[in-house]
Amino acid sequence: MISVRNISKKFGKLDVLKEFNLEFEAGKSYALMGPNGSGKTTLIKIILGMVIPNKGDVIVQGESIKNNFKYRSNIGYMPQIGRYPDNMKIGQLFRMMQDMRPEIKEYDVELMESFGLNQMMDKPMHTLSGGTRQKVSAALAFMFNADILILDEPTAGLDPMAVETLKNKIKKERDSGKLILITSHILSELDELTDQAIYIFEGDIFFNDSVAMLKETTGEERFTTAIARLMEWSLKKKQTKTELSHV
Ligand SMILES: Nc1ncnc2c1ncn2[C@@H]1O[C@H](COP(=O)(O)OP(=O)(O)OP(=O)(O)O)[C@@H](O)[C@H]1O
Repeated sequence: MISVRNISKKFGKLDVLKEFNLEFEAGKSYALMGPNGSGKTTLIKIILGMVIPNKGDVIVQGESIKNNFKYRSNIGYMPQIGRYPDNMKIGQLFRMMQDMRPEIKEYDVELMESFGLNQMMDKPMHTLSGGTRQKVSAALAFMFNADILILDEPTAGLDPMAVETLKNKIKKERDSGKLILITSHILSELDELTDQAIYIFEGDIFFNDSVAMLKETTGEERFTTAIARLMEWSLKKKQTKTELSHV
């Protein structure tokens, strides 16, 4: 459904992504993990066409994203920080987004309703709490029934009940055949949601395999401990490289 082919991205001298090759399939959920600044958001933004790579291409549903903007209508995106016009009311924002997609006649309002946003349509965006803004972003990402959902730190700032609601929605959409790509630092949450774990470290893909293989490789039964093991290994590898470079 999405092929990331030989993608490299530099910011100045910093090699953020070095020749990345990844395949994302329908009906599966992928957790994109790695330390702060490891390039998760950059990769997501490249897939969304918001950052242009130095090298490589991304193929979404059979088409290259180069000089192509139509593919975006099949991706629901929840940004890490949603930025919206301050004075716009929630209801106006939803209507504006719907007006921008006139080809879509049926909306998925399940999250909007479960989060109670339909009860606060007259609230201006600048008066909303951080968590409520996150709920608006989540409701918008799912509203257009896109085949692909890209969620950047989706549960950050949400209360436990909202987290459960969002997790159930993610599982439901994945099971109905959608492709889900999530980044999060909250590993316990990813545990239930992830089919495939991708761990990025210092510009490279350090691990990319099924959760079963992750557990087998690390010898750890719990997802969170298995990821902690990967982190340890990646840091050790770096230390060894540094030591060797001084020999
Ligand atoms: N527009 C930009 N200009 C310069 N450097 C950038 C830009 N965007 C990102 N970077 C740098 O690229 C690196 C990767 O950033 P990115 O936001 O992709 O990381 P991340 O893995 O999503 O981090 P986090 O876990 O903190 O969200 C960081 O060092 C960041 O400072």
